[in-house]
Amino acid sequence: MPEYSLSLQLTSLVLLLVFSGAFSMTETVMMAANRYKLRSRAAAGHTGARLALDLLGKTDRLLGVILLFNNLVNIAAATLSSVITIHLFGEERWALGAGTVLLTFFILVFSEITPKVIGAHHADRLAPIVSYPLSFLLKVSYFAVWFVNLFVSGLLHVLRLKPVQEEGHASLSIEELRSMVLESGQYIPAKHRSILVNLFDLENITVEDVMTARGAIESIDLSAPEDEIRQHLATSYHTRLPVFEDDSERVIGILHLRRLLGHVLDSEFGREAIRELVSKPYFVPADTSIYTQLQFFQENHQRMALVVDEYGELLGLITLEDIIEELIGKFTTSVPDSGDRVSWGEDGSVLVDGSQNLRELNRKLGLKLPLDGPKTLNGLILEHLQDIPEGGLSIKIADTPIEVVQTQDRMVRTVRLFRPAAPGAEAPATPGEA
Ligand SMILES: Nc1ncnc2c1ncn2[C@@H]1O[C@H](COP(=O)(O)OP(=O)(O)OP(=O)(O)O)[C@@H](O)[C@H]1O
Ligand SMILES: [Mg+2]
Repeated sequence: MPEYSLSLQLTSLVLLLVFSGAFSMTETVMMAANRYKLRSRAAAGHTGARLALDLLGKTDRLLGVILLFNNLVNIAAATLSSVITIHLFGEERWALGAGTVLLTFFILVFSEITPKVIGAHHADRLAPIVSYPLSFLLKVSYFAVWFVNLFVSGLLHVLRLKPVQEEGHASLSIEELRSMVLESGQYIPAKHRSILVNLFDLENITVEDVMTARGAIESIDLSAPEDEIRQHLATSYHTRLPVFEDDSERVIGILHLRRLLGHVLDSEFGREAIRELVSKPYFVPADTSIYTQLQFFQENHQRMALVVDEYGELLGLITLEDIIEELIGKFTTSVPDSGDRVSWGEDGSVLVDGSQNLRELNRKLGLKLPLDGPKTLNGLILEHLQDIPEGGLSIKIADTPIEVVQTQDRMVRTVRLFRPAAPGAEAPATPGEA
């Protein structure tokens, strides 16, 4: 046999291995490509990405065409390698065996593993590129692929298996979305990431969780002397104040300080003016999710709502700002003494107001006070004791030593919290404990 025919055969074998590698890589690229990235690029007008999405929409055809050609070149390579072996060494058994082992090695290294590793690493970049030749191959081999898939779907049917459905890939649960956001790495800045994650949580947080508790509400009591009311209005920190009548149980309306201004200027100001100025209070049930509340505020053109329990009893108030803070963190415009700077003192204790919100306390002090019951520290202590405590009493809730410092009007006003002992560490001396 002439020399050039051997070199032609060897060159063809190398070419077949290269093609085989290309198909292996393509298979991994298409399977590993991120559909969401492709979708966003396709939406931005990228033709390759759109082709890739089209191909991924028909997984059976896609795999069919890739595997058809991959197997075609692999088998051709095997046949050619036998021809070359016989050419070089005659029909010796050992030579045919050695040729098979050698070819297997080459296919694994150059046509399977290496191309697949490369494909997996650059899947997102390569998918739109390989989609051009793939779409072409799919067109020219349409009938062959269809014919092969006829048998595939027949077999799947016999085995009672369902072919892959595109829909299953397309929809994401909130949990999957959350982990995608958390793992987005450098693609999404950390601040945006935390906003997105918080957004998923809005459904699970109720207005009661984030409201300003009743004990901390700044309000106007119309039964107070007018001087006192005037003084109160002049020093009010807040813009919208609930107005109470007599028994301080019934809110007659919300006073917006800006609306008061006109009256103050024409000095026609007194109880009656306030009564005329208040707007109708807007009530919401305590178990409304803050996501729903956000929509309510929007629909009702409101910024503040009074939170009530199932008996209509006032529990607290919530404003738009309270909800937005859950998304993007605290604003610096909140009341200076609202406990924003709560932190452990040097002696490992801290004085806090009984009206403090448990969620916030847990967050600021790293505590684990239970959140499934009452929302405020006062509520928690009263529930724990089933009684109105005396000042000086000490209890322990969720490993946190708590000392009631001052009670007033059947409420726990001031409380001293002690830092819980770290697990395993020696318990620090706490009041009421030997
Ligand atoms: N009358 C009030 N008494 C107690 N807390 C209030 C009162 N009004 C608002 N808050 C609380 O103050 C925080 C800031 O809310 P927001 O900014 O809506 O009120 P504001 O500062 O009084 O009004 P604005 O910012 O429109 O002037 C929120 O945590 C809210 O619950
Ligand atoms: Mg404000």
